[in-house]
Amino acid sequence: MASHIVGYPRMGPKRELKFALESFWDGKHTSEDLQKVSSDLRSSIWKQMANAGIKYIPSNTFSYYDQVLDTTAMLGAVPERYSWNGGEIGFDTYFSMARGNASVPAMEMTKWFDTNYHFIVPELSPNIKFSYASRKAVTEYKEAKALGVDTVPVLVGPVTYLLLSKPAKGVEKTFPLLSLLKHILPIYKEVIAELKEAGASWIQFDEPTLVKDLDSHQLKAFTEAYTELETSLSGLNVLIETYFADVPAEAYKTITSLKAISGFGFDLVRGTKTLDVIKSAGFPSGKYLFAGIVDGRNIWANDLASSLSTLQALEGIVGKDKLVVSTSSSLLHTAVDLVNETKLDDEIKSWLAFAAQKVVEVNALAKALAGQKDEAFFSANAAAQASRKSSPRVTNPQVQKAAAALKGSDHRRATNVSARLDAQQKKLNLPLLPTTTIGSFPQTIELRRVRREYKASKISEEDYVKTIKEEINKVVKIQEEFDIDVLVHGEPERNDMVEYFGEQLSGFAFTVNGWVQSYGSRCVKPPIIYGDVSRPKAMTVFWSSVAQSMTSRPMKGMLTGPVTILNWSFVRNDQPRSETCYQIALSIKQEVEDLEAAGINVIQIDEAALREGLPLRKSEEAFYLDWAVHSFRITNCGVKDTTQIHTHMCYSNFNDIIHSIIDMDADVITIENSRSDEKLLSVFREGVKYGAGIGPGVYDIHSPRIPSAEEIADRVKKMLAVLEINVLWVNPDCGLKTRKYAEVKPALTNMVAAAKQLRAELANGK
Ligand SMILES: Nc1nc2c(c(=O)[nH]1)N[C@@H](CNc1ccc(C(=O)N[C@@H](CCC(=O)N[C@@H](CCC(=O)N[C@@H](CCC(=O)O)C(=O)O)C(=O)O)C(=O)O)cc1)CN2
Ligand code: MET
Ligand SMILES: [Zn+2]
Repeated sequence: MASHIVGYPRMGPKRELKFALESFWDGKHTSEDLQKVSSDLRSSIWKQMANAGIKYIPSNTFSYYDQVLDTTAMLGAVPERYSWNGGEIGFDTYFSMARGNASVPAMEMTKWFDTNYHFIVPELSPNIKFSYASRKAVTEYKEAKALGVDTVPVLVGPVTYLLLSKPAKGVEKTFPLLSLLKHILPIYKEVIAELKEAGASWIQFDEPTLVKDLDSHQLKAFTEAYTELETSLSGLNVLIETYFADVPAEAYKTITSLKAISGFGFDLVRGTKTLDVIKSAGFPSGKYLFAGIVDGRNIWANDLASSLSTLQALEGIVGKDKLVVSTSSSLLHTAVDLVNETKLDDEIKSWLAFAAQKVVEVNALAKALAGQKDEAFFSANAAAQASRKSSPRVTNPQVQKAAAALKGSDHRRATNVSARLDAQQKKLNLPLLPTTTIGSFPQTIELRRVRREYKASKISEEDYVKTIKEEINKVVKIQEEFDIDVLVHGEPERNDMVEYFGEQLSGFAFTVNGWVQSYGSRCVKPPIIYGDVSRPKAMTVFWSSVAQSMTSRPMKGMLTGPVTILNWSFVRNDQPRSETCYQIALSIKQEVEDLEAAGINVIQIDEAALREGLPLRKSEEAFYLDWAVHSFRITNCGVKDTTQIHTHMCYSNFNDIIHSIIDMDADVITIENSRSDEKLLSVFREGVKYGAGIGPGVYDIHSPRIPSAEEIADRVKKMLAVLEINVLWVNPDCGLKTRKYAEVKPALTNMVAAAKQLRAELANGK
């Protein structure tokens, strides 16, 4: 019985790639240094999988930045502004596309399906000339082969690539991207020919868009693509890999009737209907089923006994020699190696499996199917499963009861938003076009050092508090200098907006090295929610009160909302996500009420990840939005009319869920807008009425570029064309933690200048 891994994390067990990339970008290390770190990582991953007994080991799942950008490089689809002059694409062009350079901004980045991973969005135009411009897939295949490991090279499939692209600037938004299929397939053919030549016997095409709701035109593109590639692919075994949800019946029919394809990979974890589809539609005889039974998106040890029985049932359908045990998705989205977790207790550790452990699980399942069950491994696993089910640490009856009580009923503030805004304005007395920022101020090396030393007990609590107070004071004073209306404390005490809260809530566990790539070299360390969530004590009241005491202006209390804490954590899989979300909502509610009691009149509850958690299929959206929006409302339904509730969201692809956003019933929403060509405003242009306060971001904080006051004023004028003057706020797109003070100071100065200029113009009746 065979085993397969869809893909593997690239950063390394201790984020070796992150540090190598950042040193290279800073000019501290050469490109050879970067390549050396990278090839060492690749080789250790391949050897680890080979030693574990994995049969189908992936290659080309490594990336210096992102696999979609790698595909753009492979196809030579470099936008003109990067002045690439043909030839093999090197680091210069590659990283300029990813990160921008002194003269040209970066390409757009967006979320990879419903994960916290971001990819670089291809920009395509009708007259683009594709060319084979990066041999990375072939080079990596050969590199592994030279190490004695015969791998399955992985490519982003041609249809998924096009469906994730966008028309280049200046090209009609309606330009049919799939019309480029016939132009990219010749490049794929070149790659396939070289891989065959190098000795590959399998090739994997990742086509995760197959799990979305595709129309017949889009589905036809799969038939066209793989029929066109058929001749090139002959002699090769071809795997179409899907993940993150089940493949709808139509799409299943389309791909399983493709002649060129020998195997299909399906997600059996998130794809809850996959089994039914296979059972009812049948499986093409003689083809391989790659059964994604080990979760690529989470850190829980697999329930091996239960998986084994599922696999045995599948064996009955597809045949013994045609079933391959696999992961549900690439392991890119989980942590790397449990071995490096020194601080987790043994009980919790026994419940977990990171990427390295999942490789072992996949192999153990494959061997068990082949009649070579490792009894000791299976019984240790069964014991761990049982301990997790029965552990008193997991259950808190009081929390369960409180959360259960929420479900049936609705939670809303008693007064409507316009009356609340009036009451708040009497108290806050803000000017028209009030200015604010999103929360974080630059995270300096010094700040990170202080937090780290405090955590390691190298500095006293007293010294730590003193340093953070000084930092808050600095941030308060500069905001007063800029003349910002509603201040923030700058979040200097926080490592991350989710991890910080997780660390203070019960039911959460922490890793020391459980990093997951978010974009480029940036990683997050998602907390692990293993039990019922509760709040032992106030989490932010001390720092918010300190900050408020330093100014007479309103200071925003700053919280992360329940949906975002849920979506950016590793979540327990033994109860519905909605239940866990309600529990978190109750804790945040307590915090909101404590902040209010401490005299904080404006409280921001970030829901940055609400959109990202939207299910991939339309039919599941309404249910998610219902509990997600309800959870948010639970946090603040109990505050006074005069307490102003803000929320913030990044990535403005909201037009489809605008009614849910309105239903969150926040007093003010600040929302990303400038980076995505102001798509957001179009929804208001189309007549959606928004009566609450709204601050569409006036400049892109992901870029070091400093916007001028005129440019910002122009942006605000565009907003005024579609939004009422009395609801509009002026703020950046997102928090400033990744920026430097040298950028933040002039940018915010210009932002306030723009707001003042517009107020003056309005006062003069312009
Ligand atoms: N969870 C989450 N998801 C998000 C975002 C976000 O803010 N949070 N923002 C959006 C964009 N994504 C982002 C993801 C990561 C970072 C980021 O800056 N990450 C940092 C790490 C953040 C962090 O937790 N830092 C800690 C820990 C720092 C650290 O590296 N400590 C080392 C110790 C190093 C040493 O001992 O010298 C360690 O713990 O191993 C801190 O600042 O305190 C990084 O990769 O560099 C930014 C944006 C979408 N998704
Ligand atoms: N309050 C947070 C910050 O300003 C919100 C960030 S959303 C990714 O950093
Ligand atoms: Zn944000």
